[in-house]
Amino acid sequence: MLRVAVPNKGALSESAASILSEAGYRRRSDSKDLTVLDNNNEVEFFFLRPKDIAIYVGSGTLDLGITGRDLALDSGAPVDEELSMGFGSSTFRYAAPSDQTWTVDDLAGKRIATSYPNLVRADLGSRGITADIIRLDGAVEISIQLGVADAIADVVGSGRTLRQHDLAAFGHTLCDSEAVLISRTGVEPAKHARQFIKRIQGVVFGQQYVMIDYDCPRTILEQASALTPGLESPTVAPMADPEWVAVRAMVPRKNHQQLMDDLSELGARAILASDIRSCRF
Ligand SMILES: Nc1ncnc2c1ncn2[C@@H]1O[C@H](COP(=O)(O)OP(=O)(O)OP(=O)(O)O)[C@@H](O)[C@H]1O
Ligand SMILES: O=P(O)(O)OC[C@H]1O[C@H](OP(=O)(O)OP(=O)(O)O)[C@H](O)[C@@H]1O
Ligand SMILES: [Mg+2]
Repeated sequence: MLRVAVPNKGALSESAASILSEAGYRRRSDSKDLTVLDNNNEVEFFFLRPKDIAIYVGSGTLDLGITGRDLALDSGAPVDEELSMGFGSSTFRYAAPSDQTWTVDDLAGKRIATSYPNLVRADLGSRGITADIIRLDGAVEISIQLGVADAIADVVGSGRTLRQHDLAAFGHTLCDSEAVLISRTGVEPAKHARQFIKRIQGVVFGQQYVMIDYDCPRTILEQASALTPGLESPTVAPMADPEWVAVRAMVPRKNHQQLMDDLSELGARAILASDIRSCRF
């Protein structure tokens, strides 16, 4: 039985659950369930706090886990990334009241509130900066106005929370994060774990592409193929009308509407985009 950790709540849990479900694994029936046994696929899922997941995987208690790169880094647990999962992207930044200009050197001797103390300590240490780290569990953006900190180091998604509290990020990015599938460092995933990783990869990769189908006059096939090169090369099939061919290719989801406009402009017709639910390469 493969043992896999999944975020039980928070920013990563819903997307993680829907990818697992799309990959054919059993969903939990209640959001309070802490385990789900998927006998058909011989996988047991453990629904844990995302912050704790790298600790379980790094200790070898669980085989694989889904967590945030920033959380895995802060845990210090010995884990490797098997796969970037394409959601939960954020940056980890220093921030302080926006009415002053801050540099990272200004943090020396200041109080910095964060839920990621190890990440911050390591970063300051590497720059030779000594500061007082105040460890908070969440809602870190409010700590300055409540008087317990001078600056913060926190996750920035849209940036809305910083703006709402009149804060501005400054300095370098400590971590470019997203949801990742992790395994224990130095342990080559066994056959069953590799199959699991491939299934998840199939869904994640599929979500980043769409399938484009279109009818193409032979006269513009070369230009149209250049726009839709596919992974290897586009599939070109004959049509009843010898002047036309049918073309099919995977294209990146990003900007695919612009690509469809360009194909249409070129003279392609009946241009269709469809979702790819899963794939293998
Ligand atoms: N607003 C956001 N946008 C994108 N990713 C985010 C956002 N907030 C958190 N994350 C990512 O989600 C992970 C943390 O998840 P979450 O916030 O659910 O955990 P937590 O803060 O420990 O729990 P909780 O918020 O329930 O106390 C991190 O990897 C973080 O980068
Ligand atoms: O840039 P934004 O899109 O505004 O998102 C960033 C906020 O989202 C997360 O908080 P979360 O909702 O997880 O609450 P928490 O602070 O209690 O962890 C994070 O810790 C920031 O506070
Ligand atoms: Mg949070």
